Amino acid sequence: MNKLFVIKVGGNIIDDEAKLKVFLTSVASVKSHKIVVHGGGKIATEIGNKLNIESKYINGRRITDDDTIDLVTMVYGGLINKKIVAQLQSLNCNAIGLTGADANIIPAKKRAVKDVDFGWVGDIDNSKVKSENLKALLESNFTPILAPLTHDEQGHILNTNADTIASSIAVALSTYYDVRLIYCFEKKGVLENVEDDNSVINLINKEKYRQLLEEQKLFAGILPKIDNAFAAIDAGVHEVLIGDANDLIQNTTNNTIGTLITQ
Ligand SMILES: Nc1ncnc2c1ncn2[C@@H]1O[C@H](COP(=O)(O)OP(=O)(O)O)[C@@H](O)[C@H]1O
Ligand SMILES: CC(=O)N[C@@H](CCC(=O)OP(=O)(O)O)C(=O)O
Repeated sequence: MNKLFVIKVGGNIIDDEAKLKVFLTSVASVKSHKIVVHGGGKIATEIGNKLNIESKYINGRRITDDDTIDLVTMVYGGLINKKIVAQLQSLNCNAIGLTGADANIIPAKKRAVKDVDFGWVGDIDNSKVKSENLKALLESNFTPILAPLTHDEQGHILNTNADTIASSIAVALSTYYDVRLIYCFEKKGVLENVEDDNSVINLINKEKYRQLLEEQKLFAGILPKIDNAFAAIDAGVHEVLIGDANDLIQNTTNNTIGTLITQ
């Protein structure tokens, strides 16, 4: 099986011009097949503030009302996606920018209202992901750049967390490729002490995860990231790494740095 890197990058890197440049230069230098999934929640919040669209999150998911879905469609599917594509093109990487609606890559279901109405938020059934369409692009030597948007097959765009999209894509493409999923962010990995970059935990299995939760060493965005990492591993993805966007090149070799997630 050929190697495929599914690389997720979040808002803290995208929002920093210098860090984004370093990251995209690394992406362009990866010789194997690769897909980039980007977030950008932080930027949507900043632009929303300027437009008087308030951002509300519950359990790490944005409440996405009518104005908000228009906002995130513009920011994720337009501004961020196309900036990344243009920069990769300047680095001789043949990037093609997509949402989950393009080529029907990620059909999703609008989240049912239980205690909370999340609005236009989409949940993915991994078996419905059109991995064969992504494979066709990869085999034509395109590098797909995916925005965190899906669709409901009834004409509506849905907002879906970028870590979840990366996990679902990695699972779906594991049928065809030996997949390494890499979550890139601004820290050296999952840390024993979030203030200390020298406290990287090299390996997290479910036992260690339970222990870290008990010790209350994990909070905020790292929690759904680790949950998505385990979901990928449990569904057959070969390797999942959480590491620094600056260390991407090294993390596409066997000599990885950061945190490896195992069963
Ligand atoms: N133990 C930990 N190790 C690393 N990061 C942690 C830890 N606990 C909490 N975090 C927080 O999780 C954040 C990463 O999640 P998030 O901001 O959602 O990233 P992204 O936007 O890149 O997906 C870090 O910036 C950090 O503040
Ligand atoms: C439903 C939901 O919460 N979607 C996310 C999608 C963006 C994202 O995941 O961005 P980061 O990776 O930068 O956090 C949001 O709108 O914030």
